Amino acid sequence: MKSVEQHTLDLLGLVATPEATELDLLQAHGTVLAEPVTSPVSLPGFDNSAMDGYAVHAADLAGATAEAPARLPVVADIPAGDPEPAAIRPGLCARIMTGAPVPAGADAVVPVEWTDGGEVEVRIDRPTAPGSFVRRRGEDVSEGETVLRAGARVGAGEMGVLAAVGRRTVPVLPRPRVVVLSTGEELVEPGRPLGPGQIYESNSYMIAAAAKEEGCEVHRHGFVGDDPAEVWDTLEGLLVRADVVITTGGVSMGAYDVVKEVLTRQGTVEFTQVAVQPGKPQGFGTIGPDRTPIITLPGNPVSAFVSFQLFVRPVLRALRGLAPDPLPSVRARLTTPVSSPLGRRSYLRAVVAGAAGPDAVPEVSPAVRQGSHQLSALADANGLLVVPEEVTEVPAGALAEVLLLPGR
Ligand SMILES: Nc1nc2c(c(=O)[nH]1)N[C@H]1C(S)=C(S)[C@@H](COP(=O)(O)OP(=O)(O)OC[C@H]3O[C@@H](n4cnc5c(N)ncnc54)[C@H](O)[C@@H]3O)O[C@H]1N2
Ligand code: MOO
Ligand SMILES: [Mg+2]
Repeated sequence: MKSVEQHTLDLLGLVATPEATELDLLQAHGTVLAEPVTSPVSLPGFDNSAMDGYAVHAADLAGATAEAPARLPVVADIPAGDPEPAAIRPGLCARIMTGAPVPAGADAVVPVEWTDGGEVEVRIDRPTAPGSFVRRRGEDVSEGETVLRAGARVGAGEMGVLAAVGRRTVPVLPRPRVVVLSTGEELVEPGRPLGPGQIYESNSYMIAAAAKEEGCEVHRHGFVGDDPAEVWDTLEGLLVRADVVITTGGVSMGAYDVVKEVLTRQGTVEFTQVAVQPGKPQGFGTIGPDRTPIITLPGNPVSAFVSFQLFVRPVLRALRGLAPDPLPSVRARLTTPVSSPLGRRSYLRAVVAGAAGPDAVPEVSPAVRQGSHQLSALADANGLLVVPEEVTEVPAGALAEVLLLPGR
């Protein structure tokens, strides 16, 4: 059987260098920058007030005290957005609001709390220093400065920076378009009545959600039955929508394992067994005239979920222009013993609970129901407990590696 590492590397071999495109600022959220972004403006763009108060000449306040306050005539009122406030001569001052341009002549701002709030004449009860409460032009970003590097993920903070430097469109690597298709004659759409031998289709919903959580644009096609012609026609019809196709089901040894049957005939998809539990039967390759990458996950729901996290997630990250890193992991202490088949690396759904204190080790509790058909524990799990290939029993109290599931 193939190792988890080798299979991950083989899948990454499917990824071509993503092509950059220019997207509107709002649509760029969650994508990765294709080029560095430089600022065409300085931030702040002009010297402006950090406080609601009075723009003054600092020298006019020398020696001011509560008993002998400085008294200055207020000659102007400067709100934020004032295009060109008149210059302030020595001995005078202007009322000024936060973000308003500091007028020529003035060299400091005094917060209103240090004054009597006068509108015709103001009393100021303490001295100040030049530059006080003035936000200088360019002190955050200077014109021409690089504000975001190529490869940066556009999150909320980056959105703020892009808008603040006036970008309307951004050069990014677009979200990969992922098509999800499940197979199985027994499947029924949730919400419909179930017949004998039938089950609700859950894989396509689960995998579509997981791909969305990885920043992809997902087309969930739903499912098709176990008819080879129907499977092939459906796949062909979906290719125009896909940078990558993910199927679930029909890849094991069964007589009706239709994905394997159909794609083996095409000769461009390889089916293999990976030394992992769950998720042993796997397939990957390309289909169609544009050699669209396809990853065929096993049908057991937990197998599909775990294979997505181990094998598909790095591919989607690479397609987005991110490093194809595996899930982050922690070392945690097992609360109950676990067992695992020899020769396969097990990934057990588990709950990791935070450690108290700086030296405390987190605890990990594996779910009781670990069958690859037993979905229920997916609902609470925030981690996948790893049991190495050569280990069959791990006692309670032992330290183990736990992969942290995204978004939990
Ligand atoms: N003789 C052998 N049988 C099996 C082997 C094996 O090595 N030898 N491997 C087992 C393992 S491990 C797995 S994993 C599964 C993989 O099965 P397939 O990929 O062929 O998937 P199906 O046969 O279509 O379905 C398996 C199972 O999952 C349910 N299923 C499928 N699709 C969905 C869906 N969209 N939503 C919900 N549930 C789904 C399906 O009803 C079956 O119960 O093969 C083992 N067998
Ligand atoms: O490898 Mo299968 O994924 O156990 O159920
Ligand atoms: Mg099967």
